[in-house]
Amino acid sequence: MTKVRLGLASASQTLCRSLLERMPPRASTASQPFAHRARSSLARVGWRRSVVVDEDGMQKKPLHYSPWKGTFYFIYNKHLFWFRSVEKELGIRTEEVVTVSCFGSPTTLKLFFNDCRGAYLKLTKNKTTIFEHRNGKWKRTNLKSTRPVSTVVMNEGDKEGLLQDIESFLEPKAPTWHSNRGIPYRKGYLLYGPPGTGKSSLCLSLAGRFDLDVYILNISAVDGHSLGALLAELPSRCLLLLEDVDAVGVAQPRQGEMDIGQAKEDATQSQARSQGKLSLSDLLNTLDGVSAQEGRLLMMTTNHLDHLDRALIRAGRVDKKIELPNADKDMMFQLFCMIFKRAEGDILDPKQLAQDDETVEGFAREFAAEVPEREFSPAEIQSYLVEHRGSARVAVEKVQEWMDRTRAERSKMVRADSFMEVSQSTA
Ligand SMILES: Nc1ncnc2c1ncn2[C@@H]1O[C@H](COP(=O)(O)OP(=O)(O)OP(=O)(O)O)[C@@H](O)[C@H]1O
Repeated sequence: MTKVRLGLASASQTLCRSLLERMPPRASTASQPFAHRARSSLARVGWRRSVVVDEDGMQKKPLHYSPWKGTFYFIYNKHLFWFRSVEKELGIRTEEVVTVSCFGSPTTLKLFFNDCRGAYLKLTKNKTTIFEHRNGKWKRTNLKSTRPVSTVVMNEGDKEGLLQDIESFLEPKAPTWHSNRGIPYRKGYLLYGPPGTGKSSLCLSLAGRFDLDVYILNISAVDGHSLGALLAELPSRCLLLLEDVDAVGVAQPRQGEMDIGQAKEDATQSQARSQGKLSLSDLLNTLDGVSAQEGRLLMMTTNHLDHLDRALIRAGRVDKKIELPNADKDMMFQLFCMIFKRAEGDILDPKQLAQDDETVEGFAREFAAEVPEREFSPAEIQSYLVEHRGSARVAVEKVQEWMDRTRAERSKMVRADSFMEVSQSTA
């Protein structure tokens, strides 16, 4: 009899991990015929943002059923298999332990899992899998359609350089090349710029392009100990995303404040630790430490490059720093064309006027001429253009009105922020 246990960390789990690296057991076993005969089922609401259109044309969260608690028998390739699910108490929480067993050689079981893996890969084709951490464990939280890198508008030279760099990092000979030279096989990038300039979008689209799963680390929800455990759990090929990395510890001393800064820094580090927050030194030690996986691609993002400690972004930890700024004329032109040019497979909105590419480009030039460079983020521009996607002409005609409105909203928010600051300092 051969059996493989899934769920809790164990030797057998390690054994089948390579088979299952991309395949959570439930997703694959749920598609087996026995899953439909199970008397007891675990019903779960689908991916957080997934929707399905039902008979009434309503979009609702889909329900998924998979066998739950008990033993279920099924035949696969003329062999008898059984799937056993038990609930194990782990202090205040419980965890499911799943065992799949069969009579026959390990090859039978391997064939079964390969089949499941194939089904899972089909399910995730052209999708990017996102993991986030909950209670110190990585959980798959989302499956997003892969976003083409071409839809992220940025400096073309930077984009091309990044793509080539990652491609050569991930090529099969790269691990040996690095180890022969004693160089850690890791890559780190820092993307910086104002909000809404495409930092997260770029990370996700790169993950899709290179077929990497994304692990999002929420810095404010971990301490040094849990960070170490989480990094040790990363697979050997993945993209680790640290968003808003300036949130680590407390504000870091800037350059020029460095002499008085050391004492201050020590204080802030121990303050961060005592508050159970991740301190900068914990982050640095863990990123460089033995538990840090070889082969991982680290992407850090920040809106405040000047708030980051130099140690965090020194060469070796961060190989490239890429700025994603507010839109210049060329970016505006590209964003405009992206919204108004017909794309393959587009279903034309009845309200949308069909326009040839040349006409759209003419409007795009007019639009870019109207909007000052570096004042508005690509996110702001995109959202305005989407609002007017029915007519490129109207989008150009109303742009001044939109800029005035956006500026007025901004100054209102600045006034509200300073009022809050004054109230807090007088409280
Ligand atoms: N350079 C860009 N090219 C194309 N779309 C963009 C770009 N920048 C922003 N967007 C659009 O704006 C939205 C927000 O972008 P995103 O979350 O990537 O920005 P961000 O820089 O990560 O923001 P933040 O710093 O606030 O986290 C997304 O819907 C994205 O499609």
